[in-house]
Amino acid sequence: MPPSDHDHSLVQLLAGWLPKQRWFGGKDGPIDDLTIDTATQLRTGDPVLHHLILDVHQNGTTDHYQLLLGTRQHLPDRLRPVEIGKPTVGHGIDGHVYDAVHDPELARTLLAAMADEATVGPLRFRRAPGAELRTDLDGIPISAEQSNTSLVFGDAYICKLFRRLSPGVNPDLEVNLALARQGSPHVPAVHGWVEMEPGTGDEPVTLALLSEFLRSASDGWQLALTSARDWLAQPSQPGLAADLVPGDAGGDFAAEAERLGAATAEVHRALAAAFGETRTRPEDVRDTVFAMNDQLDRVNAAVPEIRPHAHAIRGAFDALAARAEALTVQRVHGDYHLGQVLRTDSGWTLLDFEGEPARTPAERRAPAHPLRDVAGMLRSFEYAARFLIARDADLPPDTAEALELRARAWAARNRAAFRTGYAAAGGPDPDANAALLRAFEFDKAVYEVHYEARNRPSWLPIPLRSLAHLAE
Ligand SMILES: Nc1ncnc2c1ncn2[C@@H]1O[C@H](COP(=O)(O)OP(=O)(O)O)[C@@H](O)[C@H]1O
Ligand SMILES: O=P(O)(O)O[C@H]1O[C@H](CO)[C@@H](O[C@H]2O[C@H](CO)[C@@H](O)[C@H](O)[C@H]2O)[C@H](O)[C@H]1O
Repeated sequence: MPPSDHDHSLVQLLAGWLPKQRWFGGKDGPIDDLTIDTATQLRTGDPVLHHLILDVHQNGTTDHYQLLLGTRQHLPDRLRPVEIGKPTVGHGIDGHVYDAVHDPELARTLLAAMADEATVGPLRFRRAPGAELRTDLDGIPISAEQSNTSLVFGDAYICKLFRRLSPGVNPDLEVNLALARQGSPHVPAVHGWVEMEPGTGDEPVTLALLSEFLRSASDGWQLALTSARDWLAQPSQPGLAADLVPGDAGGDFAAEAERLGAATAEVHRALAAAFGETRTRPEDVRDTVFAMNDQLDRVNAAVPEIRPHAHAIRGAFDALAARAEALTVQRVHGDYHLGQVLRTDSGWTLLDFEGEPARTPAERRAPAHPLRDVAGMLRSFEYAARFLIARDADLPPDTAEALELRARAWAARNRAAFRTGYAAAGGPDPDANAALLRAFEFDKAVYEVHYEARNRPSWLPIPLRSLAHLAE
């Protein structure tokens, strides 16, 4: 429904704007219809801050998205790049409408409302027990590759606005609070949250989470990329059996990878203590494998590039099915990768316990084997190793082949270090559960192929290349 020259209703403008947003999850197909579910004014005057929940109808399903819109009668130049339009029919919202997360003056409203524990219309702003909130800080959106939108306030807080809303308490809030209660040192402190008043008998829907901002932390993905870049740039050493001697390359990441493995096992233990663990029946493995094959079928139909690898992938799933055994399952991270971990002065911190954005809320909460997370992180080492080379289609074949060998060596070294750290800290030994781990890795790679084809097509060669390697 793109807006025409004559029709500038707010709904039409939003329908044109939404699919261009990084966090919009419905890029697979057109928007069939869009309606405003709730509209709440969080700040009056000029500028005005509006909170909207949109019902987006696509392909027979309805998703709910949260927006913060600003309106001003005169738009300053600095906000022009984030203008959505000037609706002629605005459903009570008029003036220049823009994406309010880019307006620090409006973002402050959120902090003030959490400090006051305000209730505005159906929105409840909550302060974590014992938290003292500063309200004098401007909020600036971060420019991360994200499924949501996060605003950093000064260097004190980070507020994540969940974009596609799921019923009930968001697992990120739920798990962060639970791990804090366990005394885990591997999660940032929760300072507050925003929720939507529930209907009778329902749980409140979490809209935003305010956490401690870890100002001196480095992103695991960036750290790993720096190391991989150094490794790939090393001059080759003719005459040596191995192209590179481990540790000779600058910026070796293996010690960090090992510490990350240990932190992961510690968080898994804390999750098991907080949410419990259960033993599955041996035949339940078949359901897991069924779900893996089902995802593969769907991705196979949607992304033809995966088809050459389908046979090897099914082989790994069959090998798991053949070993029907009871598994101990528990709450896990669910979408674990290097972009979800931060290295602080005191160690690794884990973020974003929401699970994979495309899964249903029930799937995200479902207990799983902890090696699922291990597989996720192992895949991430594959990504970091190939990020600098896989997207460059112009590399001469010789160079591409030589770099692929280097990438493999970097990934192998860091994957091994991570597994060692994980097992040494008491996690189920990845090497003793090779069939399970391999099936989980393939399953994650299938998910990634679909994720990249939908969201970042230029990244698609990364999971495809590593699939080719995994399948060998
Ligand atoms: N507490 C924090 N301190 C510092 N940076 C953070 C914090 N939480 C998140 N970030 C940064 O924001 C990015 C996105 O956060 P994340 O929770 O993964 O959002 P999303 O669910 O949208 O992917 C992270 O990769 C990290 O760089
Ligand atoms: O962090 P999110 O919860 O939004 O997770 C989604 O996006 C991730 C990318 O931002 C995606 O992760 C994939 O790309 C990473 C590099 O950007 C890589 O390290 C991961 O291994 C790879 O899976 C994630 O799969 C997706 O759910």
